[in-house]
Amino acid sequence: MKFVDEVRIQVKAGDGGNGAVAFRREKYIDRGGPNGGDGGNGGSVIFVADPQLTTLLDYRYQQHHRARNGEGGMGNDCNGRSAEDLILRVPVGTLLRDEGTGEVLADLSEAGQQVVACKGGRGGLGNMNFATSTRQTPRFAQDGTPGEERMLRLELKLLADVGLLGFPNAGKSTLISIVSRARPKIANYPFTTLVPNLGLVQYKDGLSFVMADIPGLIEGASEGVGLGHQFLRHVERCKVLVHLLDMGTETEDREPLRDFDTLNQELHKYSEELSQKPQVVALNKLDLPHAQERLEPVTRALRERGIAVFPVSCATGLGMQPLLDAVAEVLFTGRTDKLRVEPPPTKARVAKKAAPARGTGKAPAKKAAVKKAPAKKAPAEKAAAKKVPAKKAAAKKTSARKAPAKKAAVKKVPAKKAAAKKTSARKVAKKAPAKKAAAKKSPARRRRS
Ligand SMILES: Nc1nc2c(ncn2[C@@H]2O[C@H](COP(=O)(O)OP(=O)(O)OP(=O)(O)O)[C@@H](O)[C@H]2O)c(=O)[nH]1
Ligand SMILES: [Mg+2]
Repeated sequence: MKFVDEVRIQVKAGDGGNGAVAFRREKYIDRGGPNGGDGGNGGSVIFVADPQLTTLLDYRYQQHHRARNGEGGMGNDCNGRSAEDLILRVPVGTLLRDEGTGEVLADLSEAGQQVVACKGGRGGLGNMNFATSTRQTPRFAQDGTPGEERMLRLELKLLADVGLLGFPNAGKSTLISIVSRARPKIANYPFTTLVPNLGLVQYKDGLSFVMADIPGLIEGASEGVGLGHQFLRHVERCKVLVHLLDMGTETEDREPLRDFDTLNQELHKYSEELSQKPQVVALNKLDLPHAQERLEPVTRALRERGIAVFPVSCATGLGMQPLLDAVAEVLFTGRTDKLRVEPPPTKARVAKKAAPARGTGKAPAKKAAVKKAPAKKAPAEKAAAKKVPAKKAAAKKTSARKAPAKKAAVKKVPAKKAAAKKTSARKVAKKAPAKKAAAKKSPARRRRS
């Protein structure tokens, strides 16, 4: 079946029926009074997520959907019938957007989830509702309200746990075909895959997850080169991405490391959030001799960035278990330890480590300063806590010149307190240390001299 993941449709809810103007006319009944019934409500347009559907293809062909109008009211106190709601079934994972404003109306990500996209109009009241003691023959009734109308854009974002990313021909379809029962087309030419494929991977202990294979990305995909990056939408909801690098490529312009950077740049251009998702980097086609030659330098280069790599061969099944283990760990536990490695010690880092051992360099001096600072601070704080007397002990540790000044300040604190009689003892104790000492330095000195 053709895969369609984006459509524009117009939906209109039914209008409410009008209320009726009618009067009772019967033999021997004089002035029977008003008996016009109410109009029925119009049908609403409701979208329902249906797990049986996988594509929006039906909406490609039928783009206008209208719910029925409510029936008008009738004489003889008869109300009009309300119209049934129009139920539109869409695949699970469909996003409803208002075409005009771009606002997301709903994200139908669970089977059976419903949303009223357009509400039906309300039926009008018949003239019998308007009869009063002073107005016994109301010759009017209320009209029904019109139903809402909208232009909608439906976007299908497949629901998968793991997304496969890579350049064309990297072996994404081959990978999904060996870890799941999905059977996508595999061929030795770029853009074999034109629509996303899903595969259910049966992991250990009854655990399973859904993997999505999307068409390959190339440089400039964000500007629409190749198939563009429109299919990235299908891996947006994934929790983990498997980034497949083609180690066996023999074309001039392709190189695994450059591919890795290019694709990450494209991801970044598409969505910041997507580029932040955990990536399991798999180096594919390691059954080929020239791919094995590249393994060492590529692994080293990525290790320097702290990225762990998983050497695999999708053709022979080599390295599949460690790859799936890493994917499952991120997926089920949220831990990403397996995706990172400790970068090897570089020259700069070695130099940094060695610096303190030399003893005469700048580093020890800095250390001493760092150590000194808390030593200075601690007694001062203590002094503050113990109020005045402890301050002397702190003052002893500082220079000989500073000591008397601080003492003077300490002495002055209670004096000032007595004069002002406003500040509490606690406030003074807190404020007394360094700041006040500095402020009151000069008068203290003056007095001494
Ligand atoms: N030698 C070798 N060939 C591989 C391996 N994996 C995939 N291939 C081959 O690489 C070619 C491309 O594989 P696909 O799985 O179609 O690649 P893809 O990434 O899905 O490509 P697109 O759908 O075009 O994006 C096929 O001819 C595969 O047989 C591998 O591990 N070793
Ligand atoms: Mg493919």
